[in-house]
Amino acid sequence: MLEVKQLKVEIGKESILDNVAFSVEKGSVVGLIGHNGAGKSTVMKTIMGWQDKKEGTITLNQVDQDQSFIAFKKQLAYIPEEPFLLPELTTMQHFQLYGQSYQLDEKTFTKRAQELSEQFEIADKLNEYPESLSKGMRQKVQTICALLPEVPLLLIDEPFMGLDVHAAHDLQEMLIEKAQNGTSILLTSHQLERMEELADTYIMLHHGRVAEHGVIEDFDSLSRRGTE
Ligand SMILES: Nc1ncnc2c1ncn2[C@@H]1O[C@H](COP(=O)(O)OP(=O)(O)OP(=O)(O)O)[C@@H](O)[C@H]1O
Repeated sequence: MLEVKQLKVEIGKESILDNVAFSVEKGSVVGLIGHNGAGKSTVMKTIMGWQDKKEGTITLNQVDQDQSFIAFKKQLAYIPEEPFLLPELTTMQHFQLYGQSYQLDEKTFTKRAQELSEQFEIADKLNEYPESLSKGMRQKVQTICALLPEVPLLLIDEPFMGLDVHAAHDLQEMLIEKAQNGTSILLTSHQLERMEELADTYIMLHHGRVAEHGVIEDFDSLSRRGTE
């Protein structure tokens, strides 16, 4: 599904990612693990096309990021670590923006926007602007935007940060259900217990390189090293 090969990223003269390679199969959840600054968000941003790569290829269902960027991009959605909302748009207007950019038909859009707003308990905030929302609520708006289009691949950076226990639990259940229905998920989290519950396999980055990878069951002894 997602194939990342020989990925190299430099920012200025600094090497940020070097020879990173991995794949994500259909319906699987892959945990991207590593200490602060290991390069996890950079992997996500590079897949999104927000960060240029120096070398390497990224393909999604055989669509190459460099050759057909729009077709590539339509297949994925990203939940960044920090909510990235526009101050001049209300919650509903953010949903509409995403619905339009993924070309959702109106009926599907209305149904999904309503369902997700209720699931995330922000149905009473649809006409609010980001500045009047709490951080957790902004995170929920961002999360809903990414969940609206039902794309084959979700990239999720620290999905549980800022969410209360109840919302984090609901999101975890939702992601498990999505994966069971065939959505592939690449996620980062420093909450290693959640990662162990959610992921099928892990990739551990260390100073911008893949240090280890394997099935999540083999992850135990890595937990300490991963967060050091
Ligand atoms: N815009 C930038 N300019 C310069 N250096 C950057 C930039 N963005 C990231 N870096 C550097 O790239 C490296 C990887 O950062 P990245 O955000 O990918 O790490 P991370 O694994 O997601 O960390 P965290 O767990 O803290 O979120 C770090 O050394 C960081 O300082």
